[in-house]
Amino acid sequence: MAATQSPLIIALDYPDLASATALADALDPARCRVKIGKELFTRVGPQAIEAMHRRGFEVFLDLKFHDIPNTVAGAVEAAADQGVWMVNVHAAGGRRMMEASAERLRQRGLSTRLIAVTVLTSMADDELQEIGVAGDAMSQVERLARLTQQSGLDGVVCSARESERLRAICGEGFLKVTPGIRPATAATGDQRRVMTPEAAMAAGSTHLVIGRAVTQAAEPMVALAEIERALDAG
Ligand SMILES: O=c1ccn([C@@H]2O[C@H](COP(=O)(O)O)[C@@H](O)[C@H]2O)c(=O)[nH]1
Repeated sequence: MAATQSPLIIALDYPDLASATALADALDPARCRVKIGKELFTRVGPQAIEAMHRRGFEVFLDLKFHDIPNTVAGAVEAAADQGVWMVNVHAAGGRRMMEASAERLRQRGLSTRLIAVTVLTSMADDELQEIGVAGDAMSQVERLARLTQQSGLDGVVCSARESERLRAICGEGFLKVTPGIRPATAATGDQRRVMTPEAAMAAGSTHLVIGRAVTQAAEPMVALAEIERALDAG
């Protein structure tokens, strides 16, 4: 598997392997990574990972584990044993859960990147209040990013709106993987904290997760080429 320098991660949010491989066959593993999330993995299982590895892609397994420390550490280890490039947990699972997961990878000498979801990009301040979070999204992301870094993980999932702040407090090397990426003309859909690809990179995102703006486009490869052009110009 060739490591790519591209920040792009294409979210393969499909209900079957045929649809996912059809898009993957049009993509170039030298120009992006792919993300396998809950829908595809629940329907297809590890075969989806194997199919992407056979095509030369590095895979982000986005299952957002959130459970007791022993259970999550085991799940993270299982993901890493399948050779994925990146896997994630929910930072809200807490310090001991994150430390146990990071420690498990270290003990086994596994190089899979481990990151934690701070606040879902579909949520804004009003929804956070509803679930009992007193502050705004920015302060909650900041709190969980600090905890994630102290727990020994490689980075976080956040929105690009928080990337600049996290670059300042957690440093350049701490990964800022940002979904909620929308070219100016794309529909926002269920996402609330969005940013354009070029603005996200300028703000300090290290990786951009792009799903429907490409996968649901009339011509996915044209949509992707436009995003790449915007990034090159930026
Ligand atoms: O906070 C988060 C964490 C994960 N995601 C995932 O990223 C993609 C985004 O897809 P779009 O179609 O570009 O909106 C999707 O797989 C989510 O599960 C997220 O959006 N926000």
